[in-house]
Amino acid sequence: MGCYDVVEVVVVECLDVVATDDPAVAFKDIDAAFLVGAMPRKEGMERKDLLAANVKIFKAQGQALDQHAKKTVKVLVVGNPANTNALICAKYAPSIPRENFSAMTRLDQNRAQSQIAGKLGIPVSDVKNVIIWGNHSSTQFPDLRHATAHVNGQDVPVYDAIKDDAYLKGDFITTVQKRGAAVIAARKLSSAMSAAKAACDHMKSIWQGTPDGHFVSMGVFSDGSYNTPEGVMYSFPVTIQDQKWTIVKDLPIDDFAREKMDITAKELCEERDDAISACQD
Ligand SMILES: NC(=O)c1ccc[n+]([C@@H]2O[C@H](COP(=O)([O-])OP(=O)(O)OC[C@H]3O[C@@H](n4cnc5c(N)ncnc54)[C@H](O)[C@@H]3O)[C@@H](O)[C@H]2O)c1
Ligand SMILES: O=C(O)C[C@H](O)C(=O)O
Repeated sequence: MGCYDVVEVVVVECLDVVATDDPAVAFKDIDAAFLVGAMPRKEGMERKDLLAANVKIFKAQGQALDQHAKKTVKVLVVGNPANTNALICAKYAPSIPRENFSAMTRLDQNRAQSQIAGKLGIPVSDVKNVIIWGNHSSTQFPDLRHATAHVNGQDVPVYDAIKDDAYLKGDFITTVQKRGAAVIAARKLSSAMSAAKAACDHMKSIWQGTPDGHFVSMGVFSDGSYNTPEGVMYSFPVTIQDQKWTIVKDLPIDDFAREKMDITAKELCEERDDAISACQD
C-alpha cells in the first residue's frame, strides 16, 4: 500500500503520513513498528529461501530502532521469513527489551479460523483459541485441540463440532500450511489485504489485550515452554495484558502434536543459524 492509499483508506483513521527513506526520520520516537518492507517469495519458493535477500534488511532496521525508537516500541515483523527476521531485528536492537518484538502468525490463525467457520457455517468470530505453533512456514502446526466453536448457543470443542478427525489432522492442517503458496499461485502476488488485516489484528491484541478466556498466536522468543528451543521466535498461544504477552502454559500436548511441534522447531533452529551467519558476512 502506498502513502496515498493509506490516507485514502477511509477505514483507517489516519492523521498524517510522512514518506521518507531516512531511518532517523522513520523510526524517531515511534511507539509501534510494522516491518513489512522486504522481498516477497515467488511461486515454487519457500519463505526461508528469502533469508539471504531479506535478513540484512532486518539487521539494519534493528539497528535503526535501537538508535531512534522509544524503548517501549512494539515491533511486529511481517517480512518473510518473519520469525527469523524478527529474531535478527531484536538481536541488533539490544537496548529494546526482546519481549517487544514479535512475528506475525495471525494470518495463519485467521486462515485456520476461517476454514473451520466455513465448515460449520458460523461467523469466524465464533471460532476461538485456535493455535499456530512454530514457524510462519509450511512446517507450522495449526492446532485445533484446544479450540472451540459457538454452535447452537454454546461453545463446544471444534473436534466435537466437526466430527471428522481425519480432516482435522489432515487436509485442514495442510490447507493452512500451504495457504500462502495457494494465494501466490492464484494472484502471482503475495497476500495483501488479508495480511494487512492480520497485522492490524496482531497490534490491536497487543494494545487492547486479549479478552478473558481467549488467546491468540504470535511468534515470540521461546523461553523453552513446551520443550521448544529457547531463544528462537516460536509461535505460541499467548494472552496479553497491559501490552505484555504471556505464553499460555500447561496445555496438554499429545504425541501427534509433539511430533509436529518438533518439526517446526527444527526448521526455526536451522533458519536462526543461517541468519546469524548471513549477518556476519
Ligand atoms: N508474515 C506474513 O503473514 C506475511 C504476509 C504477507 C506478506 N508477507 C511478507 O511481507 C513482505 C512484503 O510483501 P509484499 O507483498 O508487500 O511485497 P512487495 O514487493 O509488494 O513490497 C515490498 C516493499 O518493500 C520495499 N523494500 C525493499 N527493500 C527495502 C528495505 N531495505 N527497507 C524497506 N523497504 C524495502 C520495496 O520497495 C517494496 O515497496 C514479503 O517478505 C512477504 O513475503 C508476510
Ligand atoms: O506466503 C507468502 O509468501 C506470503 C505470506 O507469508 C502469506 O502467508 O500469505
